[in-house]
Amino acid sequence: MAGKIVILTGAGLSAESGLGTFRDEDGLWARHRIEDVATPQGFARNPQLVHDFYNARRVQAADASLNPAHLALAQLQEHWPDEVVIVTQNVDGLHEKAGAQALHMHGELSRARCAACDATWQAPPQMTPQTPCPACHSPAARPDVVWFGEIPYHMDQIADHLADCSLFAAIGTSGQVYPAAGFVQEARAAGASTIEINLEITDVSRAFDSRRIGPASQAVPDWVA
Ligand SMILES: CC(C)NC(=O)[C@H](Cc1c[nH]c2ccccc12)NC(=O)[C@H](CCCC/N=C(/NCCC(=O)O)S[C@H]1O[C@H](COP(=O)(O)OP(=O)(O)OC[C@H]2O[C@@H](n3cnc4c(N)ncnc43)[C@H](O)[C@@H]2O)[C@@H](O)[C@H]1O)NC(=O)OCc1ccccc1
Repeated sequence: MAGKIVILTGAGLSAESGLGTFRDEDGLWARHRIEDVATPQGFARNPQLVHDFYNARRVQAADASLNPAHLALAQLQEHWPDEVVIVTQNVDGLHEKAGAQALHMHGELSRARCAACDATWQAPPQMTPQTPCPACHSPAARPDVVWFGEIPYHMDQIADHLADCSLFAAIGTSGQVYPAAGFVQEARAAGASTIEINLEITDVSRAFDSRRIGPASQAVPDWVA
């Protein structure tokens, strides 16, 4: 197979696993202000509020079950291990639970990071503003997720994969958060063909050559087959 397949996933991939998306009417952002729970400024203002937000999501994600879309992508990657690259905006561990490897550009709920010394470690289920860093022992633990205004992870690796991809797919993402929403343009610039898989048309649909409209649990296995 010539060239890489780069697959970008978003909250819609895990929606049928019971994990709320961000922008649906009862989504995460309907119940929480981004400024309060997903920015460094919000964390500085009220770390307990932010820990409560991520502690709840960490428990939910740990209890969430895989859906056929996670399994289909894991099988595709198992078949073409050197070609299939999964880049996820999701902080849940469902790709790994399905046996796949994914580049977590926005971090992982299962990891913690020290706001003082940048050490990272496996997050305990519940974190508080007193949770100590195992490296510098300062009470500066935060969820190891990328907040708004922070630089996403693995950007160089992702740019290399996009520059060398022949097929780019975006699954279950609304295309409203950058730089992820701009990856389709980078892939097109590299000559890749592009497909969007989503329940509905999104803000970036016109950037894609083709699309499959439907729930990921059906549309992804059909696309992979
Ligand atoms: C709001 C937006 C306008 N703001 C931004 O994009 C900002 C600012 C910005 C930067 N560049 C810009 C350019 C223009 C405008 C603004 C900006 N970006 C940043 O701050 C980023 C950091 C952004 C990361 C923030 N952290 C998250 N998450 C971690 C925490 C957490 O999870 O709590 S973002 C978070 O929200 C986003 C949610 O989007 P989706 O996953 O798409 O979910 P959503 O609910 O929106 O949509 C769900 C979709 O699924 C579909 N769906 C639902 N059910 C199903 C189903 N069953 N099947 C199929 N599809 C389904 C729905 O139809 C829908 O389309 C994800 O990225 C998710 O990770 N940092 C940065 O730019 O640094 C500099 C830089 C950049 C490049 C290189 C160097 C430096």
